[in-house]
Amino acid sequence: MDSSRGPASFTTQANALLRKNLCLQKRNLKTNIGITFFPILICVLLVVLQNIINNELDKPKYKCGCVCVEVGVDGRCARKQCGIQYSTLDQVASCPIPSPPRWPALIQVPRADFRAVRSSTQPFSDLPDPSCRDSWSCPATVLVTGKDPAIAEIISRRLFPALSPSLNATDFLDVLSKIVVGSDTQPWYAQLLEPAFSFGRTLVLGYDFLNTTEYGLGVNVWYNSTYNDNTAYSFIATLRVPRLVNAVSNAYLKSIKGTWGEMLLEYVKDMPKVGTSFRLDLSSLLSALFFTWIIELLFPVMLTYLVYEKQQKLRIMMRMHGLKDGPYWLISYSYFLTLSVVYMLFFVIFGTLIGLNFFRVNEYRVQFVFFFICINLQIATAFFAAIFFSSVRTATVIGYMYVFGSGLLGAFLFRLFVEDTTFPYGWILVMETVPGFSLYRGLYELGQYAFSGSTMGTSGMTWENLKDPINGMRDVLIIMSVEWALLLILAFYLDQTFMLGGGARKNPLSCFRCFKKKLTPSLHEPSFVQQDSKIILDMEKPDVVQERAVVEQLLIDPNANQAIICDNLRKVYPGRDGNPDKLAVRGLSLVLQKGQCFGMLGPNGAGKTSFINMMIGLVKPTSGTAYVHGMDINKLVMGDIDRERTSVLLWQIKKPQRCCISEGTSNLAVDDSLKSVNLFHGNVGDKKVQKYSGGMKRRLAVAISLIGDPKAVFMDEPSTGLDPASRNNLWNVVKEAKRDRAIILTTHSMEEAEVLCDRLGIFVDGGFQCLGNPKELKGRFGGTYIFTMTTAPEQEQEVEQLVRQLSPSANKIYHLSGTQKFELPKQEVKIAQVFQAVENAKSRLTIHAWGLVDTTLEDVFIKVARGAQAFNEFA
Ligand SMILES: Nc1ncnc2c1ncn2[C@@H]1O[C@H](COP(=O)(O)OP(=O)(O)OP(=O)(O)O)[C@@H](O)[C@H]1O
Repeated sequence: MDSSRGPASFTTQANALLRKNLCLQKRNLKTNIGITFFPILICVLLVVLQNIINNELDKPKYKCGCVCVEVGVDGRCARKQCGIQYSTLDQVASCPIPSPPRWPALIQVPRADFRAVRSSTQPFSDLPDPSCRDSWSCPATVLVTGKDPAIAEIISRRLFPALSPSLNATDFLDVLSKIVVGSDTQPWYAQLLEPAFSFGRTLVLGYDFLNTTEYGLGVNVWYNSTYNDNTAYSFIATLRVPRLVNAVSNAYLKSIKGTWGEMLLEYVKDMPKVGTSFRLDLSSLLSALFFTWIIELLFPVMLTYLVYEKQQKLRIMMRMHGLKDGPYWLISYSYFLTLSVVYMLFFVIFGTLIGLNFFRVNEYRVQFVFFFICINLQIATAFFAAIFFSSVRTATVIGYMYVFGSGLLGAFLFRLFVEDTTFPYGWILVMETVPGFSLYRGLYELGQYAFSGSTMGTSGMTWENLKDPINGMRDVLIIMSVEWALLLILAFYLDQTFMLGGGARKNPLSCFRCFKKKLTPSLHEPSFVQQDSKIILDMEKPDVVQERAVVEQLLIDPNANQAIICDNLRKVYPGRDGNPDKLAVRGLSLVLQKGQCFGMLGPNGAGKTSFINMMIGLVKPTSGTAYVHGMDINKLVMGDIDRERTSVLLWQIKKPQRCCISEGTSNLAVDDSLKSVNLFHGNVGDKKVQKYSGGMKRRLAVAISLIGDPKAVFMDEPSTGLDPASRNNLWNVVKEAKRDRAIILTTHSMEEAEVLCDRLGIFVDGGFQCLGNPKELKGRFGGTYIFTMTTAPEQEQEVEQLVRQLSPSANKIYHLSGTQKFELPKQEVKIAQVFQAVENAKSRLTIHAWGLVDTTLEDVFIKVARGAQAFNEFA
């Protein structure tokens, strides 16, 4: 990212970002272990429970009872007889009924107000208008089947004499009689149908099959299954009544379009298999809830990851180092996608291998499409949600609550509404717009098909099944795909607006800014905003007034030598919880040339960090602006940094970030930078930053800040907490670095300011009190010598007299048990006179120690800061 080489290529950016992602991933070891083991745990749990249930069901106490009727020569039972008569109550359910009564023929011609009409769920054009319900004139389709078509025909004619000529008798197979419905049978139908009983089984399906009560169907199927020796089937019927109703009615609805017989036949022909292969398949029944949790587990992980970048200001830092939005999005998205795909593949393969029917029975194509859309939607949702969080802790808690909550709530709502065929379908679709619920619904559908498939020995959900009107999967896929696209666009837009990486906000309408006149003043048009307050503030600070005049002149007539120009920068933090607004920086104007280091000295809370944060784009100025090599910092915070060649770098000195630099990937720029801060040799650069000392971390931060040859560097308290040796080392690096760039540093160390800074500003309560080079300031504000003398306490008076003789306007600034300190105005004393006077006094006084020093910068700082604070308090 050296400026001479131009902006880094996409591959370089991708490479760097990928490394950063892997680095963060590696650091979250606990999360990685959690997301790997949770699916394994759930799948294994399902398998274990399944085996326990199977073993239980296979025990003799639940199998049809038997007795031995013939004992072999070896003493074992050679022949046994089984049946209800040999069974306990628990065993009865699994015995065939010896001579089951014939299935009574039932007929259902529903009342007109229940008959099917055109609706959103039955959009067929050949259905009547709903108004027929009021007039009881809805047409009914009655299907009569029997072993002997002739009988069915006779019955039909007797039933509907008026329609006889148009009746079409068809030879329906008797297997259809295994489905019989009836809840609204009228006695006279039964009488009419009586003759059919003696000729075989008869099935009559009412036109409005869909509206039959669920329970009625369940009961009928139960009897029917008993008749067919499939006792276990009853379990399905009661458990899965809505599905059964839907499946049959679906087939029936299709029949209206012409192929009903085949469809129904297709459905019922599998029925006999049910009893033999039935097992309570837990993976299918519980999949929706458990698998929702498993799949959504990546959501909080991604959300936390994105919010962490925001909280730690990593995103804004990456931007400042030249990372563009395009590569960031593309690479972050691809990274999450890869992570999710690997996770899902692992989950599906593991589930298949350990024998979960959910995965084995449903077609893999359907699973792939569904899971692929799910994970994409999840990633888009994470990007979108990240905009609204600024704390990792909150994001993590809410993320996990969403995962477990949406699974449980989904389970509750879907049991309540989706399985209720009378619940308006539109509302179900509305519910499914919540990503967690659509995921639940999709899994629920796959689970239901897997259940049918595993119990009937057929395939689960196939591609073809997506066309079934009762199959919610198609709607889920459509809703999820649309949401995915919308959320992604919205998240990208909001990311631009609210700066996902932290920092200042952009006007939401800024996308239209190309249509508007540019509002920010150009470098050539000085800002006259807030001139009034500026004049008042600057009245008593000649340095500041002068600096402002220079700034204004430079804005009109820019000069290539000026690296940084701050034009009346102001920051007001809005008051919270009833507190007033905080004016942190009040109209700061400053000019800094290339090759200069400017030091900002100020007491705690003076506003130094706020100033630096504005300069690097972490915080938006309330008013005013600054130009760093001609680039407006207001553009910087508006996200245009990537369009301009960035020349600003953040030195996040207080909390250095860990980074990964391996030997193989160190490029020239990295090597050079590491060498410059003495971290290259001895493979120090390959070590984990965690293992660096404080001084090494700070030097590393300098190295990072210098990569890309920035023209301006901002340092916030660079040497805080360093031992003298490390500090000297660091100062050398900074001295070297300031040669061809401008540096602004804040510090509490006067020594550091004197060593490194060409100019200083003492900053108190948001404004400069004075500006100048260290010597100048000492000369101006410290025109005194400090005279210190330690004698016996009873001689203090005499010492004071001595000092007054030397300098009548001397000012005692300190005294404690014999030690006294005086300020002697330079114009009143000569150093030789002081030495002479002390020499003479030695004969009468017991002088333990004495000294005469010039004013230090610290004295100047204390004087100016105290003066300004006192003035502000008074004001
Ligand atoms: N985000 C914020 N919201 C509200 N007030 C803030 C915010 N950040 C800083 N302040 C207030 O603004 C003032 C200036 O703070 P700032 O951190 O810029 O001072 P500083 O000179 O860097 O202090 P120090 O030397 O202690 O780091 C302080 O009174 C501080 O409480």
